[in-house]
Amino acid sequence: MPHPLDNHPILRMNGAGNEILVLDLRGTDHVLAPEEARAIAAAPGLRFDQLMALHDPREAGDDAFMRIYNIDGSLSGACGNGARCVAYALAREGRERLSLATDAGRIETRREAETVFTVDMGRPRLDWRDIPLAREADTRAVALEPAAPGAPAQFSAVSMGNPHAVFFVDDAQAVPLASLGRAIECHPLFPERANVSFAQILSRDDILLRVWERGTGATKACGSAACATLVSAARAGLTERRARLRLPGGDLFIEWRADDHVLMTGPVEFEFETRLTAKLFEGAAA
Ligand SMILES: N[C@H](CCC[C@H](N)C(=O)O)C(=O)O
Repeated sequence: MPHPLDNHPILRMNGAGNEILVLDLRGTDHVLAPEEARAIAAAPGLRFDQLMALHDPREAGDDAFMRIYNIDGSLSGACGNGARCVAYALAREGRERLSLATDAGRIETRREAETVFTVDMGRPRLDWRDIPLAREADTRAVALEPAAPGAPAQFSAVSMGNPHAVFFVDDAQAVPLASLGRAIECHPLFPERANVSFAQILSRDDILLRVWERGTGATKACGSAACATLVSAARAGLTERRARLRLPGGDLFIEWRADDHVLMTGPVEFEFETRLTAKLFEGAAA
């Protein structure tokens, strides 16, 4: 039985080093199953942090509906670096501005330069129910209880359409990211797990950031985490409402505008285009 994605093109890109695949499923009615996303991730050279699947728009005015998959096949409601990669991919169709719908809301992108894009990530969700957290809390300072060995005692919680736990630390590069990140991602406080950020304030407009992503692990950059970190830092009075976020893969510039929208500006890079094969999906349970 031929697979519907046999010989289907797929783009490999990155947003500040965040490894992104863009799979354009517009004009088809195929919805990628989690096991199919995992099968693609296992294919040589196709490992990704997130896979952005584009579908026909559901509402007038939208350019596409977007589904966002982590490498473990789980879905996310937001992916800032991935949205910039989608914007770059669709700019080849002559579109300099995009409206992309996701399950968590709508994001708008615009081109700033050949390989620089800005994404309006929408408003941060700051109520504990919207993160979500398992118990009522002031999201500016949530006690990590039960404590995780070696983890700071409290964090800031923000959703950008996906859950983020932001810890402010003295030395972000000294944090044991894998052990702490894995423990906190699956902490009982997070019914839907969480992306975990360790942020070091360098000045009132400069932050060093390391991220352990839900469903993917340590990545070179995470756009929605950069947004969540800036919002958390500004709420705590540690920074202004705009700052440079320094990540291993590159810098992202985040602004939390007076109208409550969070804007992220950063680079994109096109790596290669290839085609999927039916063989790649053999063994992915139907
Ligand atoms: N790397 C993405 C975030 C992916 C979030 C995903 N790990 C989740 O489950 O929420 C970004 O640039 O925003």
